[in-house]
Amino acid sequence: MTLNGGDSGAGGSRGGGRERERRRGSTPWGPAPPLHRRSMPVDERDLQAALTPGSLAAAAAGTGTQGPRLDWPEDSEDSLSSGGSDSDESVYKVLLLGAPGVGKSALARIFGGVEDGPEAEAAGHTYDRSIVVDGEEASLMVYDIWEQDGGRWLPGHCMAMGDAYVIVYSVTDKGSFEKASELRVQLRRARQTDDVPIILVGNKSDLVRSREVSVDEGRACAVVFDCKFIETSAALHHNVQALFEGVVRQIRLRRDSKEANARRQAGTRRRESLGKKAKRFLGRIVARNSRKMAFRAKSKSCHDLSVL
Ligand SMILES: Nc1nc2c(ncn2[C@@H]2O[C@H](COP(=O)(O)OP(=O)(O)OP(=O)(O)O)[C@@H](O)[C@H]2O)c(=O)[nH]1
Repeated sequence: MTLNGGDSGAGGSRGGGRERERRRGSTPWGPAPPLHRRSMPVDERDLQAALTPGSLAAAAAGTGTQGPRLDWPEDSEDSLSSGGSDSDESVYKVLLLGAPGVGKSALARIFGGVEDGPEAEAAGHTYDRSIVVDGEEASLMVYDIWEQDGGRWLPGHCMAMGDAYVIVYSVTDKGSFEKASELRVQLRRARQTDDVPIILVGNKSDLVRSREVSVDEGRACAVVFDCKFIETSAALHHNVQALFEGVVRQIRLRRDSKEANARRQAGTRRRESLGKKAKRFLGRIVARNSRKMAFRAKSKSCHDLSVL
């Protein structure tokens, strides 16, 4: 498949020449802007390894696997580049989900710094890259494998392996928006006990005239389904960087709050008096009563990817 998928290009080579669904609201992808090459496609064997039952269990346990280490040029200043320290050794697996034609591959390729053309064809469906967010380096493995290669990657695997999920719809395609809600429900079922970050992405925001889903609808959906929300335009490279930085922040926020909770619980258990227990009990009741307020606060913050 090529990013220049107009009507004729939409039936590109990816997926062994399978019939491509008709693209809605797509415009030909313009000449790729100059990109610093920071990523390389991940070898098929790495992908297979990531999908083995052992690694799935590890993913479910939130441990992540170590991806190949890449060498980055040192001249870059943008956060979608590296050259930072080796401090963070974990690789976060990020899965792109969504209906066909919404721009998953386009977003993944921008992340991977893979330009259109033969390089894109060779890139496969997985991109490994280190990015610096808030002064700290993070390695992401972005998987664009949802319903690819004739369903070779089982939905169950995809739902189990991610450290974070990006559910993409096209703002020009109401059907893809409905599909995004379905996927959110499926994901909730598959990962009931895990607090994995999920970001709802309304892509193709550049196609103003053919918009079928408003920003407010997207935001409301994110509030109802308890996830973050952002609109992007892969065509204009708008908000793509903010999206992937947001993914990293959401993963870190959960990690930090989990660690803080564990510390707090360990301390509390050691020296909790009866009075404190009663206080905690009352606190829970108050929390229940203020659910409405929390909902309101959420609707204000769902587009802020730097807070929980
Ligand atoms: N105007 C516009 N077109 C876009 C944008 N993102 C993707 N496209 C176009 O939409 C079409 C589909 O994009 P893909 O990235 O292949 O979508 P996909 O979700 O990976 O599709 P599948 O591989 O079928 O699942 C291509 O023609 C892209 O050039 C965008 O932000 N704006």
